[in-house]
Amino acid sequence: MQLKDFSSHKSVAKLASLARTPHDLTAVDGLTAQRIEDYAVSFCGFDLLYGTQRVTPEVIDALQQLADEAGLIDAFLAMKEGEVLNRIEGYASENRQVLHTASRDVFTERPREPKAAAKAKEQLAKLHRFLEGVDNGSIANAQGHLFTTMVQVGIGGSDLGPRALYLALQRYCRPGRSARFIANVDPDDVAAVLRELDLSRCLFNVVSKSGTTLETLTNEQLVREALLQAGLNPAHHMVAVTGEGSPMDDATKYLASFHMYDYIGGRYSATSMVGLVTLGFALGVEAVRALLEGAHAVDLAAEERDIRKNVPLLMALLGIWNHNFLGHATIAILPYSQALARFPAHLQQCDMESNGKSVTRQGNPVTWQTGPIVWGEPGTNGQHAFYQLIHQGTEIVPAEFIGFRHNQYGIDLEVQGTSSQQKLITNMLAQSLALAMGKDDTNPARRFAGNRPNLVLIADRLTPSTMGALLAIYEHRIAFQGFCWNVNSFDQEGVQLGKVLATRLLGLLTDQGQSARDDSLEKSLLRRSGML
Ligand SMILES: O=P(O)(O)OC[C@H]1O[C@](O)(CO)[C@@H](O)[C@@H]1O
Repeated sequence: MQLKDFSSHKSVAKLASLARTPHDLTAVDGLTAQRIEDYAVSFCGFDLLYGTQRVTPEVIDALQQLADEAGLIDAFLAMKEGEVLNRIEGYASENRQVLHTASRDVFTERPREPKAAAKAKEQLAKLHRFLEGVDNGSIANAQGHLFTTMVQVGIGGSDLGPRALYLALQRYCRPGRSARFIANVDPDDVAAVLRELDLSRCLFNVVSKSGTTLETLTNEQLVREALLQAGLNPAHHMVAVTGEGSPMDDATKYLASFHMYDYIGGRYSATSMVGLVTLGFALGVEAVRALLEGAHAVDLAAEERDIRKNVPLLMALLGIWNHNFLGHATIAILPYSQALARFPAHLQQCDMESNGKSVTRQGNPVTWQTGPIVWGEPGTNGQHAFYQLIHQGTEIVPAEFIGFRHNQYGIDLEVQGTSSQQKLITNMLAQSLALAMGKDDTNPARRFAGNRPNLVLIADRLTPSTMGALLAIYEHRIAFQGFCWNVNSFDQEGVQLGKVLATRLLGLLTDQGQSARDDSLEKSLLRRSGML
């Protein structure tokens, strides 16, 4: 699969010319009832409303042309079929397949990549056996008591996705079960979590694909020490998820070990054992199945070539329109759902670690913008915090609103004639309109310029299956954009340098600086910071 440079596509010149006069959402008839109808699509349980983007049918046609010229669907199919897409041609690189979709391609007789799907099924079967033991008490603590809490110890992709999904679905926890997370090497993160728990009823799930991550290995030791101090045998309280053959792949140290594979990137690993062990413990196997089904449905639907019918592809191209052609550097993910509180943080890693790149798949410098800055917080809280800048600041921030028609717990009350859920979602829709249309005023401080592009993704209720679909929509949006920019979205060389320098500084602390000259940069920095 040979992807071409973004700037080489004919549609790019066409889009650049269209971007000189983008659709004016503030004009009379700029945003009408008909426009809301025309720019809407239903997809795997979600409705995407994008009439509040600065697009016309001509722009959508040109974006379709870009998708076709850049071969986005062919690249997506090649990815799912196991082509080695995690590589930089002619240079040392990871040289791996990209098969996170295989972790949920477990429902059909003819999966896209049979070997990876078979391994996913094998791990799922192992997880089911383990959870059966935890349920029936054959796996229990020394006193024969059932485990109640699973604490996931991991960082980056081994934390953010699983944590975001757990928080999103916490409402569906099995009675008496819960999960907690430890990520940061800050010792206070561990201490704050452990002090609230009865360690004798906890399972610790240490998750690291590489099995070498400093933060996770350090936190594992802190947990082992805490267990020993509580008179507990760590081997009876700890499970592991790691890459096959990694330094952590040692069954003797753990009650159970699960594998993930080198063809699943950390930030795409939430539907592999990296996420499913803790989710399975807390929510049960039925919820895990529904989550995978939701994601798998999107994996299939995202093969559609017509951008008007394929939500992840359309969102990818709308993002490119805003970023590369209208020049907006950042996007805000604004879920109107408290359960999705950590979903923006997960997307931040997924998107920025994937597409924060400056060289092409051929190793040449890019001459176009790649990944945007991604950030966000739940509404309506954000409205009372940073929305001022989104409405009236000098930086235009395309916004993506995510909401649900019904709440999860079914507990709500009408106050002043409307329920809280109605207040929540009408606020979301009102923000979408306000950003798009703006408002004129004789007082300049009260003027809203409008034309701030945004979209709304709305579904019935946040359930395991909806969550799986939402996760996959964003994963594929990010991959489609990476293909279009011709970058390798599946490596993360940019995180290495800081790790190397941290190791060097730690070395100076352990030998009291003996290995470096007194006037060395590192020693001066440590001394001036009061660390040496
Ligand atoms: O699962 P591991 O190997 O501990 O890695 C954790 C995270 O560290 C990173 O490699 C970045 O430092 C991420 O890509 C990854 O999700």
